[in-house]
Amino acid sequence: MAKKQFKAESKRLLDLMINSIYTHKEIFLREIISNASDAIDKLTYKALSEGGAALDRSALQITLIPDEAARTLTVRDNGVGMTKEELEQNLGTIAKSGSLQFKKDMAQAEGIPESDTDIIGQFGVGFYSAFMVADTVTVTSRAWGSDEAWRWESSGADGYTLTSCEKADVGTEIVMKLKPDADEEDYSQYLKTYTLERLVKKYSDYIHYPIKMEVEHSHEKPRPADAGEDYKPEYETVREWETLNSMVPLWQRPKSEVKTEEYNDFYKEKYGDWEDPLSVIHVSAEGTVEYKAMLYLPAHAPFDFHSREYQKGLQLYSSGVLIMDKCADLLPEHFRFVKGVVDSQDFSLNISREMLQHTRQLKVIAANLEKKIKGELLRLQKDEREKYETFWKAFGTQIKVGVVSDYGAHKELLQDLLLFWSSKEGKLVSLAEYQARMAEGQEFIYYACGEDVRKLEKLPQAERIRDKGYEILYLTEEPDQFVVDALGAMGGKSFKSVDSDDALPESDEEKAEIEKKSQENKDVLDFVKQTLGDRIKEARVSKLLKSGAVCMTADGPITLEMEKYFQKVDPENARNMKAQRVLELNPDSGAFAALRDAVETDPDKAKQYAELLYHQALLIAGLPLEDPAGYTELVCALMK
Ligand SMILES: Nc1ncnc2c1ncn2[C@@H]1O[C@H](COP(=O)(O)OP(=O)(O)OP(=O)(O)O)[C@@H](O)[C@H]1O
Repeated sequence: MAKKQFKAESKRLLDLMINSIYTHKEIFLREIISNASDAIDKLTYKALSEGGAALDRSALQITLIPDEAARTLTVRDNGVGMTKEELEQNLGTIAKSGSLQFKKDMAQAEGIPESDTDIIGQFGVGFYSAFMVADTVTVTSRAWGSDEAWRWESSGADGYTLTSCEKADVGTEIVMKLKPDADEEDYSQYLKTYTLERLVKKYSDYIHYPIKMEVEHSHEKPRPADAGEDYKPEYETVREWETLNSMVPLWQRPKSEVKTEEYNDFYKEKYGDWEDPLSVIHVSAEGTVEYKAMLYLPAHAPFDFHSREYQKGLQLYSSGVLIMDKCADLLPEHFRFVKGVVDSQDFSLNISREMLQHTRQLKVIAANLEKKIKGELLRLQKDEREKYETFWKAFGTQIKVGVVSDYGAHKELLQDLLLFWSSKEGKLVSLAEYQARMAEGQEFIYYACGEDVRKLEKLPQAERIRDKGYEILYLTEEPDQFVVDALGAMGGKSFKSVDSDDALPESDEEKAEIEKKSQENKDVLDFVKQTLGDRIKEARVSKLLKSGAVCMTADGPITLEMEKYFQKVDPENARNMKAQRVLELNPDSGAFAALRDAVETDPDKAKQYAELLYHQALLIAGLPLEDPAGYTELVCALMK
């Protein structure tokens, strides 16, 4: 039988396993059992959703069979099984969820040293971990709904064989032929029932199907009726099937009895993450709808989070039976990063997906969970700021998008979770923190939009506001402008861009002063407008600038930041989404004096100056120059 070759990355992982010097090889059992449990979950799920013969739930189980003579450990399940194609696909290639490249990339991104043993240590490595302890692995499987059975066998990285075989029942059997003992490694221990019992208790206790093994027990023989005074009890050894795990899922246990480590191990195992979650929300709700929920806030976005492949949702169980793998209706879009399970006996096992969506219970649970998630996030924000900032870095954009989406329907809920960079504190602050610090007489919540904090700190139009001692929020992400627009106001104070005309209240004298300067410089302003034509709506004397000579602002509903955003996401149609630009000039600046002189004495030069100031304003605003080469020529010409 010709050997088939593994796909390249599978071969690498396999090599890693075979040559592993990793000290926790025992985790292979956890991985194999976890796959078996998933397979039974899938079967119950399929039986529910696809109908067919009724499933005998009481028979669902995982069996361990150690055989010291043959030196094999067998793990058997009566789960969904695999077809020939699935055997090839799933075991010949690394499953998508466990892509080695991804794990490596993330390891590098997170600065985790990328030595092979570390990779094994950090991640759930799945099926191939069997090769840490076994020379040969044989998988015999019959898929649900199929009469055929297939055997997949491999003795290592040189390939695998796939042959047709007989198997009476649906499910999978994995036979691991253990490696010979070596000085540093005792593989025979995995044939001992007490080691296996210990490992199941340690890693797989919560698996909600029985993990059974035949165990030897010593029993006292019945006392014979004629036993005399000097009778000594006699013992016999009997072999009995025993369930090794308590089967109580973690979420069914009281919170006080679950250790953080258990929560974290469950998370990492179940969701294939190498990093502990930031937080666990364990809910046991009683009342109109009774349910248990265990939700996790991940510390980083999964690799496919921003792709179409990512599906939000929580696993939904009814009395320990999985009825839906990713129940999207349990999580609002803005909390789509949350992972976890919900278990409620209020759902019928046979409920269809469509029916489920409309049940009142589901809506009640979803609404409660939304509150719990928000509550936990606020708690982190208040008590564990570092963790919250980690969360914010990973999922802040999601929250911002949540504020803006559905016409701002969720803004009340989400606004407390927002963080923005503070000009005063030099760090991220919440809006509540900003408001608590607002100065006497400060009417607005000030913000400035731009590419990055360093540039915003130098923004000429922010100078006057900073001088007043007012804090400015620096908004550097794409959705930010839309977020403040959607919020409009908070706690009775509206948001105000530092480059708004009315950013600072003016006294009558100040108003009169600006009016006077505008009149005095009317000819210069008209000249600039004429020179720049349609590129600007107006040239005006600035109320915003203090020491700077020029800046660009916008009139009308579209701000410069919005223009930039549209340009980026939809350049085709962005032409219609242009802000009406206003060139603001500071008549007290040296540059303006030079312009004024030139208007009077050398109009050609004045035109060049007007162009120069316009381009500078574009640069400061982070807007693209329409004609960079022309601008460079202009600067060179003026230097002559
Ligand atoms: N006992 C089993 N019954 C049915 N299918 C199985 C069984 N064991 C493994 N598989 C299939 O093989 C695939 C690969 O398993 P593997 O453990 O390598 O990866 P995974 O479980 O998908 O991901 P990870 O372990 O990284 O979370 C599984 O996704 C599953 O489809």
